[in-house]
Amino acid sequence: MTSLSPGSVAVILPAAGSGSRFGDEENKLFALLRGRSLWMHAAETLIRRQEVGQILLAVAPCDRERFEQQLLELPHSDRFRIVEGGDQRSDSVAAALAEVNRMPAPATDEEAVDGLPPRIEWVAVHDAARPLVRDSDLDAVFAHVGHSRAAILATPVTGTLKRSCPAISGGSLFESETINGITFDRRGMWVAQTPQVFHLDLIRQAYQRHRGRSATDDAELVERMGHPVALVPGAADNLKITYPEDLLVAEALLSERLKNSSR
Ligand SMILES: Nc1ccn([C@@H]2O[C@H](COP(=O)(O)OP(=O)(O)OP(=O)(O)O)[C@@H](O)[C@H]2O)c(=O)n1
Ligand SMILES: C[C@](O)(CO)[C@H](O)COP(=O)(O)O
Repeated sequence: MTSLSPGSVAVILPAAGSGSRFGDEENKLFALLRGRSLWMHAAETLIRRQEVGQILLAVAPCDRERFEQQLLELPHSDRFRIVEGGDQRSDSVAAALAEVNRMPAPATDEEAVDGLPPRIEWVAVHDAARPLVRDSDLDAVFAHVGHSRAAILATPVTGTLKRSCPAISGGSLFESETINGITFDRRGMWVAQTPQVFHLDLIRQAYQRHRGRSATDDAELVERMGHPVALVPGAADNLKITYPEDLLVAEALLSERLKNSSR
């Protein structure tokens, strides 16, 4: 596995969603997790990585000022850039992608090449709503992408997969149909996480070809080009804060981690 050069990764944090399933008036990314906005946890983990040269936050216009204020509390705040997100997650990612390499990442002496900041070669798209991403998972996905040019974190499906279909019996609204079993072995089923990491040219090409057909993650756009995407097993606790109860789970997980790290 090859390692990525210092400062060669641009992280895109899509943070412009409406959080409708979370149900708060304000952006769910400002919900507090161990006393600070939940988006700041992954942002700090990522900006502290030597591979990461810059972070582009895609935000809604109404949240821009609040993100600008809060990012000043993070290390290397000069390496952050805020762009305006869009209606779909892919629009937010596209807006940030357009700014990669337009933002000269300040380089420390050891990162500068001929006195210039390192050029970005890789893009890691990470949901700002996933606060608990582990350095060990980042090590793994960064190591894989150097070889495959496209790699995502994912976890195996653990339950029985059902599909809802209109009720025949006239009783409930929907009835369930099991989709794993003989025809669909769930051992091959994974749930995609983030970061999803790509060579800059590859993800740019994928987004140039994107004609708006919905895609809930970035890997799907690369797959549509026929380019393989490596699945890298990730920790089950790299959860996305979608519903209010997810925040309670994240709080408990983070408390446990901090307790273990202080032992
Ligand atoms: N137009 C959008 C939609 C989503 N996101 C971001 O993509 C990540 C994953 O999306 P999700 O968890 O679905 O967030 P929301 O779209 O806000 O949630 P919901 O679907 O419940 O409205 C989040 O960090 C969210 O802010 C974004 O940047 N732009
Ligand atoms: C990108 C993603 O995290 C992969 O599982 C997920 O699709 C984003 O959340 P959404 O609810 O689909 O917008």
